[in-house]
Amino acid sequence: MTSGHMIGDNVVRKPHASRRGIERTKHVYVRPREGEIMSDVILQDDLTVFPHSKTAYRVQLTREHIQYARTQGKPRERRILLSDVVGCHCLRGRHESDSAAYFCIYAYPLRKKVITGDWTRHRVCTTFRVKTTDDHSENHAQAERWRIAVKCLLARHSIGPQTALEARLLPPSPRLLILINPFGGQGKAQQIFRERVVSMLGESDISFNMVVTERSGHAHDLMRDLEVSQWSGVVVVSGDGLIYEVINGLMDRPDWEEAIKMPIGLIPGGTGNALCCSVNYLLDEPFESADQVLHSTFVLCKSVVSGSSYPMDLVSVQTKSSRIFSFLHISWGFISDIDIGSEKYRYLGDARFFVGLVQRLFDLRKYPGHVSYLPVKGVDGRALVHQITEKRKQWENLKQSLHRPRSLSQRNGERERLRSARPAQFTRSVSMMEGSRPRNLPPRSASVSQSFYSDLEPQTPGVDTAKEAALFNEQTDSGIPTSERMEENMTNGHSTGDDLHANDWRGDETSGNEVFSPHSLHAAVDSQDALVSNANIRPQHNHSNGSAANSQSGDSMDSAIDVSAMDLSADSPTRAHSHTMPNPDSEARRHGPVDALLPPLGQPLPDGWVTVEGDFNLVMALNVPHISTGFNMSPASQLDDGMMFLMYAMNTTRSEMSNISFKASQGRIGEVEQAGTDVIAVHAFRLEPQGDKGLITADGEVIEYGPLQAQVHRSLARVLMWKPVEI
Ligand SMILES: Nc1ncnc2c1ncn2[C@@H]1O[C@H](COP(=O)(O)OP(=O)(O)OP(=O)(O)O)[C@@H](O)[C@H]1O
Repeated sequence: MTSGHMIGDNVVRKPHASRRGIERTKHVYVRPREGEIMSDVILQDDLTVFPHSKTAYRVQLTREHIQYARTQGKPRERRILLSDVVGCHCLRGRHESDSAAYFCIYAYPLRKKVITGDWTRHRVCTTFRVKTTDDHSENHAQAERWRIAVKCLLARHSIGPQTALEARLLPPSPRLLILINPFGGQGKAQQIFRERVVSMLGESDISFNMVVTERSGHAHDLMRDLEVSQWSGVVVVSGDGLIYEVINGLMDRPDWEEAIKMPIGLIPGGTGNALCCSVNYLLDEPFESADQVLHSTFVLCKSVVSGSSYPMDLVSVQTKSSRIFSFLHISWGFISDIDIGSEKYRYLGDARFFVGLVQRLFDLRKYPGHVSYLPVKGVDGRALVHQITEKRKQWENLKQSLHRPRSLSQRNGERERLRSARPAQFTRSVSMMEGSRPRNLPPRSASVSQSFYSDLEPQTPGVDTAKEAALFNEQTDSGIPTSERMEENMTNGHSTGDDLHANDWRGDETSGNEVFSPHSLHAAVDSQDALVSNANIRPQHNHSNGSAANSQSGDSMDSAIDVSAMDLSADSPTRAHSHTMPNPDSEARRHGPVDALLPPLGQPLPDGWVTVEGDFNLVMALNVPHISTGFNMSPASQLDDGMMFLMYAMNTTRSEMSNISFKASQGRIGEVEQAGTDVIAVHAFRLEPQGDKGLITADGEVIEYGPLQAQVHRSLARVLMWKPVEI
């Protein structure tokens, strides 16, 4: 143990040149700076920052940040906020003669773009050089302590200046099941994952198994049979359709109550990505104008690394012949017509909704029927939406008014100003989050450490790691190069104990050998490609699987809406919207919580319910803020508020409806105060359409047209999402 790391008593090490010109340290007393409490500093060393090996910096690690300032000359303090950091790796120089050790901090801070003024994350990789002695193993041990301390803080472990920093403190290595829909959105989900997501997962030391879905319903079946306790979470690289399958697959199990707690991670790979947008919006990640994949991957990695997940309400939806679980919205009329009508424009990405919207505005339809609801007492839905819309506007203005910071410390100052001005909607209690660690995974072995930095290709545009690649080598305790060990693992067909895990690329957690490497990564991804092409998978649709409800809805659509215009053909390489709904006669239908607020469909509603009758243009019950990337229809929705916002518009004109759509696209739905429209916070609702012509969708998927009722079940599911402790 090097005493220089025990700085609670303000004794720290200071470098000085020995007679032989080698950096050495001696113990000196360092006076705390004004306002600084020394006991907050967990680690402190005098190090250099790669590639500059001459300028020494005093580097301090606190619970909030890594701070470093020059020890001599003009003080220039820099900070890396731990809330921006996803991981830390140890490195070794490529040359044998280089006895220094390195540790690298991977951070994704926010910065303001010069031209657009938008805030967006970008990758900053800071490498510190440890060279206290000529003995590499000593330097490495010191770098390793930094890595352990940073990783423990990221995992929210309580460590202090007196903690002995040993590898046994490291949290167990998380493992994710990644589901990729090759036909989601514009068909780029695999590419997005390989090119954009994998590198950050590596930086965060998150291992994964990847499954490319082979057909509609595949994810549902997987989730129904999965050994959930083995996983830290399931990540969906697709749109909301695959999330819908995952949720309903988990709810189709006899052990649904436990299974549905498996946290779900989100990487946008579809066209709408409503849940992903809602999560980013609630975390105030600037995703709309910025790089959605980068921001979502950051949220995912932070969540997994910190062991956080967040509860999400699910809505139990009963139709005449089935029961499903919805997480986004149930929609009747205008929005369903747009969603399904714009399927044929899928190649346009999320712009398809705009095209669909214009079409539907020209052909505005009315749907006669009844809408009944059980209001949430004491919550004025419209007022709440209005209030949140106003706050959001002020907040956006404030963000725009902040100057572009010229230095890192200025940037951090601006961020802190932003943080303190955040609307209350974003300042939820972090205590809502629970650990999402895999239950059965062994802790990381003490001998596991190290880095893969040296072999990584440049990962983010503008960041050139090639220079560093030429200089660093991965460092292992076992002495066996990572690539060799990985090769061994791959050729041995090493898997984690399930066929599903054929693409596991971390290998044996228990062996103590670190097998994560870019080699393994590419091997895994390549083998997946082979798997896909060998299987000659073509888009398949689940008509045969579809319930009676689905075929019924298809029939009724035939007469109601121009089906040819909607292109719901089974040959479409996208989807046919006939979902793996539980068969009404099957056991599965009986799973899930009891809908205590709902009498059987067709029976009268109890006291306390309100019924509205009329010609509806739009009816929506929203569980989350966004219905697609650009449309924030329900800004007041929280994931776990235990209510839905029921929104309806009756007898609206074309211009009124375009006003509603415009306001929604601006996130200002709270400004709509037209007669015939309302927003109500509800626990449950019932729709009773007259006639059999129209579309009802749950989370964008067509469900049986006819009477339907639904009830919110609070905090049933969990989402991998993360908030910094300080907000
Ligand atoms: N290999 C596959 N072949 C055909 N369909 C698939 C396959 N894998 C998944 N599906 C189906 O594709 C449908 C669409 O996927 P998803 O919703 O994820 O993308 P999207 O529709 O582009 O996104 P969004 O719902 O956000 O608009 C899902 O309903 C899913 O059941």
